[in-house]
Amino acid sequence: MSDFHDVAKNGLSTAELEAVLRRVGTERYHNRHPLHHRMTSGGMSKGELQAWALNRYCYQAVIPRKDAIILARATDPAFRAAWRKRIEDHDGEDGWSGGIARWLHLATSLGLDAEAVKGENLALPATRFAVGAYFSFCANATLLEAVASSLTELFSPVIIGERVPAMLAKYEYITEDTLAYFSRRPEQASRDSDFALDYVLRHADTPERQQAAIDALVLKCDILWAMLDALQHAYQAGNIPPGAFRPEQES
Ligand SMILES: O=C(O)c1cc(C(=O)O)c2c(n1)C(=O)C(=O)c1cc(C(=O)O)[nH]c1-2
Repeated sequence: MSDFHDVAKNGLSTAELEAVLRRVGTERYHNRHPLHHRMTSGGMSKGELQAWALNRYCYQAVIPRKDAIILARATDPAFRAAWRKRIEDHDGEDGWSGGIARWLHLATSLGLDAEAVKGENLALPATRFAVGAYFSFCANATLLEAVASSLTELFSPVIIGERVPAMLAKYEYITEDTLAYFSRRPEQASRDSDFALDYVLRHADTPERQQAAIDALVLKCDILWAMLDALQHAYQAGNIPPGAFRPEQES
């Protein structure tokens, strides 16, 4: 395991910076989390999968909001024209024909009530804190850091490629329709992460900015990791916080 602290102190070439950013994903992305492995090995109960979908809705819901903050902070019209596609992907034409609606479909296909999911108040406290941290980071860090924090999307096609076939194979109540959300994501994520990576490599032009970009990506991996830690603690180890979603029955 690498220590990413101070890795850019002597300055990195563009190729070296890209290699470090990709190494962050190899070592710290949430496809290394034990919950992901349990999910793909078929070991999660339906209640746990419901909890995952319900909590992850909070993340989905904040994404177009953090992208709108990034949009507002960008002074370059060409940057804004590219970045606004992310909001369109999630909100669709009318708010409910994009990725958020498709995530809601995933959650309701698992048996959850749409209003309960949309309300977000049954999510774990740690989920809400993690999602809030992502939003605040994008609002308060530099634009370069906010863009760099989106670079986990470089790795999301990998986790989606692991998750979708395994879920279809291991859980008899999960169908392609349940997981329709994921069918568009790899293509969208590649388009978005190519753009974001190019931006980061061009704008991280001092050792300090390079380190800031690397730290932002590490922080984002930590946010995704913390969300899975919280789910595991609550629903595998049985420490559901008061007020949080409780599965009706284990199967
Ligand atoms: O399925 C996943 O594990 C996963 C991970 C991530 C990510 O790495 O942040 C995103 C998504 N999905 C996703 O669907 C998505 O729209 C998305 C947007 C962003 C972002 O930070 O802007 N990450 C992700």
